Amino acid sequence: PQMPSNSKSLHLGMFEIGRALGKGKFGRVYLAKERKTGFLCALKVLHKSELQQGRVETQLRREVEIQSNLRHPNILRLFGHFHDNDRVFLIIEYAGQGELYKKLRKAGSFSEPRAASYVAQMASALAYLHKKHVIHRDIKPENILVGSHGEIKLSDFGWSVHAPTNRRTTICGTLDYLPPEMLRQDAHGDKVDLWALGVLTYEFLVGCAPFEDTPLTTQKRIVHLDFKVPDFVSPEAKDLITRLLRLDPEKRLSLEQVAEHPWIVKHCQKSKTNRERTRNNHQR
Ligand SMILES: Cc1nn(C)cc1-c1nc2c(-c3cnn(Cc4ccccc4)c3)c(Cl)cnc2[nH]1
Repeated sequence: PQMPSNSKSLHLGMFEIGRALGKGKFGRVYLAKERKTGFLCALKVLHKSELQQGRVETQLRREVEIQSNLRHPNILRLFGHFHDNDRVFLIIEYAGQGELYKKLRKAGSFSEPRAASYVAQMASALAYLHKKHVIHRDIKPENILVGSHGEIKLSDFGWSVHAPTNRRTTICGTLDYLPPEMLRQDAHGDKVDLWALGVLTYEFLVGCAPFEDTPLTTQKRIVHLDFKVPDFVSPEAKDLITRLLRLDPEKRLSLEQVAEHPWIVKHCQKSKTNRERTRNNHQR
């Protein structure tokens, strides 16, 4: 079923509203069904008064502008938006398995094959974004959802910008994922997402972020690259993490190099025989 995209024809009456799925700093998200087609989606409801108070209208406009034009299996779709007198509504793809960080907290940490699969999908989504000169700038488990087939869906483009930029919007929330160049408020490019991918890989495998500490100490540890990868992490995974967590943005692995890294290849490429078997089955 297709969602009509022209926002003229979109209005609240079109939807049957279901359970609350979650809430963020601004607004709540509900499960919703489009009455005519039965299409399931997530409806994010934002109150204009809160947006004005938080002075986040421009951020929201940018999120809608950027996310509406993205089409990638690992990026959450924004199908459309509309508003009434006091609320803004975003019609978002429904991710059937919910929030990744809840799965991570429940599991403690992920197995290496599972973590590698998620990192490979993130690298694919980021390569797509960077080709369009979009930097996400807020990669963390809380901004990743899981689709009904277990695939990950990068969401929340409220912080994304068109590269390069040295936009100095105040950071609220965790500092754990901030690269040194953003802490120093230097101009920064898309390599900030590569640093965050390194932090994410570490957190998937270890269960906590590499520089996790009090806010002040976290900042110190980041700029001094003060982290240790526990011995239970495989040498290949440790190699990928250390090649992403480099102070100099230019020394960080590129997304192509991440996709070809031995740790990713080992866990994500179908084994040759398995691929052969798949091909033969399709030919039969
Ligand atoms: C929760 C949950 N459990 N299951 C089984 C599915 C889901 C699910 N949640 C979503 C959600 C979803 C929900 N909350 N949030 C966090 C949030 C809320 C408000 C503002 C900013 C951020 C996202 C979405 Cl967008 C899109 N799809 C979703 N699917």
